[in-house]
Amino acid sequence: MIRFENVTKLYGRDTVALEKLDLEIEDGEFVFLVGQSGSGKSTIIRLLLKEIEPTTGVIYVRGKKLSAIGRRKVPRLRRDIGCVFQDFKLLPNKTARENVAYAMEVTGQRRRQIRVKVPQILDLVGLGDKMDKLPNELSGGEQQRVSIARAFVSQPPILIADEPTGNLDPETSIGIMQLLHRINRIGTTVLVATHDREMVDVMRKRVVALEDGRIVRDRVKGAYSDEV
Ligand SMILES: Nc1ncnc2c1ncn2[C@@H]1O[C@H](COP(=O)(O)OP(=O)(O)OP(=O)(O)O)[C@@H](O)[C@H]1O
Repeated sequence: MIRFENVTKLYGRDTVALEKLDLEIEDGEFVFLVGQSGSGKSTIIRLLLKEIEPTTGVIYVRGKKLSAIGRRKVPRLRRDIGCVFQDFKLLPNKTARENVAYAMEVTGQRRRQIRVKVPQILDLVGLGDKMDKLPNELSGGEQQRVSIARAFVSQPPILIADEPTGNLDPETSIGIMQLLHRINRIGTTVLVATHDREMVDVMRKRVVALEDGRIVRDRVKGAYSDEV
């Protein structure tokens, strides 16, 4: 469960990024966060990862108050939250297999575990036959699949994607969304920040719309904008 209680975030003295935001996301939900550039989507994600602190208000992730988590426990929090970005953030000189393995190595997982898990997850995302390719030998959609595999290989309870289809064509984007949908179906809470109107409309998931740091709409099976 993720809960924002009356959260306000100011950058500097007078840039209001979020204003008195209340938001609750249950375990296992799939939520789209939509809104224009500057509406506060990335700020929500950065708060969840404890990259920044709220100015006022309280945030809970899986029953824990983020303000009570000390610096040393932040890596633990981040292990519970897999992240996928618009620009993939893959290491260019490592193969798909090595990119995923590396993410497990840095979080101190056992070698045997890594050997077993990496091919399994690459299979799951549909890259079983491309494990030994470098990022520049893969299409944009395939690179995004590697980055999803990397985010999900340790099966975090929460997966966050910030504009995951921003650099992809519509057809490729559908494949990526279907993959996120599958990850959600096995019980993962999925939060996707996006401008991708078509995708939001096709998926019919919960849509939380932000405007100037406030929630202006929250629909269970929503669309990008309100239908007329
Ligand atoms: N580090 C920062 N310093 C100062 N102001 C910031 C900073 N980061 C964001 N802002 C401001 O806070 C507001 C919310 O920004 P945020 O990045 O959360 O929006 P967003 O909805 O994620 O936008 P985008 O879709 O462009 O990523 C904006 O007015 C932005 O200019």
